[in-house]
Amino acid sequence: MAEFDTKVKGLVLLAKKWKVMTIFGTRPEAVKMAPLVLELQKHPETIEPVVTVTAQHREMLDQVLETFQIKPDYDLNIMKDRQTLSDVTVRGLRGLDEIMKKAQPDIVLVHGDTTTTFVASLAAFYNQIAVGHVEAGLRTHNKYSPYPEEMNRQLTGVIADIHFAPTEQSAQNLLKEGKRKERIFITGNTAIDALKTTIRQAYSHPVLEKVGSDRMILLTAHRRENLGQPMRNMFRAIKRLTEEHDDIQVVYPVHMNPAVREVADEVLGRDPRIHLIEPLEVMDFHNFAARSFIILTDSGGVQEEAPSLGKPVLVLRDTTERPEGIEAGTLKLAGTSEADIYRLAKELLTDTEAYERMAQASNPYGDGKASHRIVEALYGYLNKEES
Ligand SMILES: CC(=O)N[C@H]1[C@@H](OP(=O)(O)OP(=O)(O)OC[C@H]2O[C@@H](n3ccc(=O)[nH]c3=O)[C@H](O)[C@@H]2O)O[C@H](CO)[C@@H](O)[C@@H]1O
Repeated sequence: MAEFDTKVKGLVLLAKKWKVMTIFGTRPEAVKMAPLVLELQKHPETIEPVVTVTAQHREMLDQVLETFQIKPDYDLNIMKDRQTLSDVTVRGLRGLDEIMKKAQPDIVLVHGDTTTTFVASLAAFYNQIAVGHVEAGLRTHNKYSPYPEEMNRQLTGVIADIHFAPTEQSAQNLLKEGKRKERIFITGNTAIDALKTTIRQAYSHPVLEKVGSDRMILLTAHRRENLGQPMRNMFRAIKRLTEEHDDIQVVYPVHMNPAVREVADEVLGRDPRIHLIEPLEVMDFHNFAARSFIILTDSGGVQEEAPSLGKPVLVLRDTTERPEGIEAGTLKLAGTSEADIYRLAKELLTDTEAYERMAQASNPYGDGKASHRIVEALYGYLNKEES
């Protein structure tokens, strides 16, 4: 009798098609979820992928959707000018709750640490839907840095049923918090999956033509906790370096946040060797990064991408949740003081050995097959839950 039951259940399992809803809202989540959405679409007989975007960022999200040709099934379009975190939380939670009631997915997949990540997990919990967390287990253990991301990732970790950790260290962080070992999978970072599809051998862009044979410093800076004086310090250091070296040019795709734009214009505007440009489409950004000399950034994703391109990165923050890159020697924490950023960048511009050490360090963020591993682990989890 028992055997018969199992067989019947087995038949049901074969026929089951899992509704898997990915939810994201910002550019960095989209870049790293796009390869996973494309991977989920490869299994139409067993997976029904549903894509929901909150559009916490509008233009920058749409750029990524277009690059990867992803059409969302649901679009909350919650972005408003000068939105607060509470605005995003309230609008996101209400909208996602309605979508989940209507679509009734078997599992929701969220990414990283944005406010969308947290509210999507909470909405799923309220609807008793399982949550899978992609890029799980990153921690600074400082709840205000990065703000609000560290809190978002910790809260999401509490709600999630299955954790896709990009590295061994992130998996260890989850174990230390008491998450069950059999629910943690080390997959590598999907950022590398995305890079594999965007880098072109032959590539040109009008801004790169202006840079010509000069060495390019690629800059990105936008973190909330860096707004104001820290950002002014970073920009002053960069301005000083450009004044002292006539063979470098700076390319800065300026984030859409008006508070970032004001300081960038004030300190870096009006210098012909500093190019303040609109945010680049992800394909362009990756190809700029591949052609840069060094990268200065407070971004999380860029810290993961640069090592596989062999580019030294100075991290414009006091902490990072990506210690693997520091240990591998490809990233250095430069902080946000003008003197430190100037000193470390100057070293890379003038000391070939120091430069080569960083450029040749190994990439700890994976082999570009993270999405495939996530889908495999997902099948294992869903089938086990069903049986
Ligand atoms: C410090 C931190 O906590 N950062 C988090 C933040 O994103 P993060 O700090 O990575 O956010 P960014 O806005 O810097 O986005 C980075 C991504 O945008 C791309 N890019 C950058 C500039 C540009 O002009 N065009 C462009 O396409 C980069 O290639 C990269 O893939 O949310 C992500 C998603 O939850 C998390 O993975 C990160 O951990």
